[in-house]
Amino acid sequence: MPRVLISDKLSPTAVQIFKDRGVDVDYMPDLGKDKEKLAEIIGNYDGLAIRSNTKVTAKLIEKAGALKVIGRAGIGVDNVDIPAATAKGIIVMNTPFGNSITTAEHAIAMMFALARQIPEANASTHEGKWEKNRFMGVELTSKTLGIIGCGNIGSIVAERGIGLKMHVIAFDPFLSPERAVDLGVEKVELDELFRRSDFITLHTPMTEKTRNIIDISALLKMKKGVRIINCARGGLIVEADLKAALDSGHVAGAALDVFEIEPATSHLLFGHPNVVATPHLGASTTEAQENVALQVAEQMCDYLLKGAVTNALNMPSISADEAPRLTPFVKLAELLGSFAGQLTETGIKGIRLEYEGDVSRMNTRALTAAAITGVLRPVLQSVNMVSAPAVAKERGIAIEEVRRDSAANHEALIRLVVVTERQERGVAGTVFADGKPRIVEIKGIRMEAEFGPSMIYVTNEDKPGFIGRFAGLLGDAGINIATFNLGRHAQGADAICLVEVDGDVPAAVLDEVSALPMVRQAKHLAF
Ligand SMILES: NC(=O)C1=CN([C@@H]2O[C@H](COP(=O)(O)OP(=O)(O)OC[C@H]3O[C@@H](n4cnc5c(N)ncnc54)[C@H](O)[C@@H]3O)[C@@H](O)[C@H]2O)C=CC1
Ligand SMILES: O=C(O)C(=O)COP(=O)(O)O
Repeated sequence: MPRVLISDKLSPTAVQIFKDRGVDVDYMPDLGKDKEKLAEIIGNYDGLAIRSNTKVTAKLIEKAGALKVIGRAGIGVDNVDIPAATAKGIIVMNTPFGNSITTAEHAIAMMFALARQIPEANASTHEGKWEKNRFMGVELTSKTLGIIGCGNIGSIVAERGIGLKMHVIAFDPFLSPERAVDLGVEKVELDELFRRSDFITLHTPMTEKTRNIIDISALLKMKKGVRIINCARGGLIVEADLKAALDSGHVAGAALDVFEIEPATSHLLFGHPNVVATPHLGASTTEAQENVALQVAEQMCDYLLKGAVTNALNMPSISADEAPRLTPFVKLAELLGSFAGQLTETGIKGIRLEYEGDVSRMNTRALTAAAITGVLRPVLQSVNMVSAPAVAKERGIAIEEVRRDSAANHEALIRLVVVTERQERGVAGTVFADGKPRIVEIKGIRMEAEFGPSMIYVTNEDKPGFIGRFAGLLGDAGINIATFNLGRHAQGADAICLVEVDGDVPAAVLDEVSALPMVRQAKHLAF
């Protein structure tokens, strides 16, 4: 039974789903804060479910020997070292929509809080001061709201802003002009957004491009009296620069839900009269937490129990519906890769996947990932479908996919061609109605063979006498032949023999096979 650890606070719904679906679950909501303890026990788990408190560093991943999936119950994954997870073959998935409305609402709430100084007025009134003349607000109607990052959350903020009769402008390099028109927002460049906005709200992920997007030079481009809202990530704003701009009065107010270092228990902006602060509450509503807990638990169970992949950041999706149909072809792709990988002794320049017939309409990204895994596994034991494409890229192996609507002799065919300095070697296979993968072609030679755990691959000249001598040699060595498959280009031309044997094949026996007069190559293959 797979084991999952939940190391941040999640709705009990998640725990229940894991249990109901037959996944062992340990719920330790405060463990995210305790790096050492987490590192001590992470090796026992197949899955890790987190929010933003748990930092999944390369160091932690090193200790996570059995980990297959990290599920982020939320959106931002900047607390996960995705390249390190990918390198170890661990899927990282999030729940991209579960808390977006809630977070957008928090941004709007923060905008109102700033415009009417609600937190300060609230505190003063509770103190019995009745400072009616101290708090003078600004109206939102007709003001310009500048949205930086107009994705899921930014778009919801835009709709709400328009509902409040604001003029909404947005900077987002990936926002299409059509989408901007649909949303009713004006797409602008960043400097123009800075120049024109009365309120600026941030909704980009934290990346190397967006880090410090609001620094002193950006602040100086803004209108005097601008108000800034950040419900995305702390590192988007240079906090010291913001403080200077608030102190000088250039920025009239800032509402911050997120901080460069969290948890933020002391901060240079705490106590500032024009700063509204909340402790990363953007996603904290009952509704959003139910959504993300349910989604992350279902997604992690689907992966651990069925191999279905949803919302992964480092692996193509495989839906629960397609997983049963895809699985035998995933297996076939990996076996073909393994076959070609074991036969390849020189540096690989490229891998070409040709998908013909039914399989060309399947999820070929997943199949390609499986095929690359098979090719690389003989040299890199730990590679899997998650890490293989990245590893291939890192090694300069060009990956090509070709799709053809129909296959010559089969309903579905996958041909894998490994390109090296010296040659191209192709091997093709299919899955029969029994769900078993079969090899149907090697180097253009047709044959039909099942994959067995231990096989001998021989290329030879098609001449009488070879089969008898080869079989005799195996018999003399006490090696039992399970299946025997032959194919050739033409009479007397190149031929291939693929034999499944029971048990291992000593190197000395292979040497003897290789020494037979008509043999060009003999190799032991293990699947
Ligand atoms: N405070 C909180 O509790 C929460 C914070 N978040 C944060 O909000 C972020 C955004 O979430 P979503 O809208 O769901 O993500 P999303 O991926 O749907 O949207 C992000 C948008 O930012 C844009 N973008 C990327 N680089 C940009 C750049 N350099 N300049 C301008 N725009 C850029 C993208 O094109 C995309 O449209 C998350 O990454 C997360 O960090 C999310 C949920 C809760
Ligand atoms: O989903 C996100 O990106 C968030 O920032 C929410 O964070 P949290 O789950 O509340 O720690």
